[in-house]
Amino acid sequence: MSVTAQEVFASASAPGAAASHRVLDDARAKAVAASLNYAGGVSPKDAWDLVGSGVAVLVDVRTAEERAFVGQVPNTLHVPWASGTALTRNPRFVREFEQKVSKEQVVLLLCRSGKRSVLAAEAATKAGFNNVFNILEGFEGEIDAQLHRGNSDGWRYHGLPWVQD
Ligand SMILES: O=S(=O)([O-])[S-]
Repeated sequence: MSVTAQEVFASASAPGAAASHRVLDDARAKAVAASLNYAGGVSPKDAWDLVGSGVAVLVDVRTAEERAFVGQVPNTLHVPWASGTALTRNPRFVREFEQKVSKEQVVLLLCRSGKRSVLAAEAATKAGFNNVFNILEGFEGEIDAQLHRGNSDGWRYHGLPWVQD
């Protein structure tokens, strides 16, 4: 069964436009203060709210295999930043990104733990996309001392919707 953010928000109270814009404005202000080369970072929960209220689209930049076998947020776009287990850089990333989203859209990038998505956000921003945000913590979260992910952060840790093939 697949559930979209829009469906969830149709039956729940969607956050107002003002709240959505406050989240994005805060992220932009922090990005400026930290001299980031992209619009900023948002939490997984804020990302889900922004997608659900139609303010933003989510682009997963992980590999096709990660999406299929680890799991993915339902009904999201996919533009891999890299491919294979060696994470070989996708030389067509910007071209593929341009085909999926417009420069006017607010775009939220998701990867495993929030590092690849920063690189992707920087590349997209350099190509003229000024509304590209990183989803902090990523889908799986940061690796811990036991070499496990997902015990303290990440999309799945926060109990947000996801599906698996
Ligand atoms: O996707 S990643 O940030 O773990 S390299």
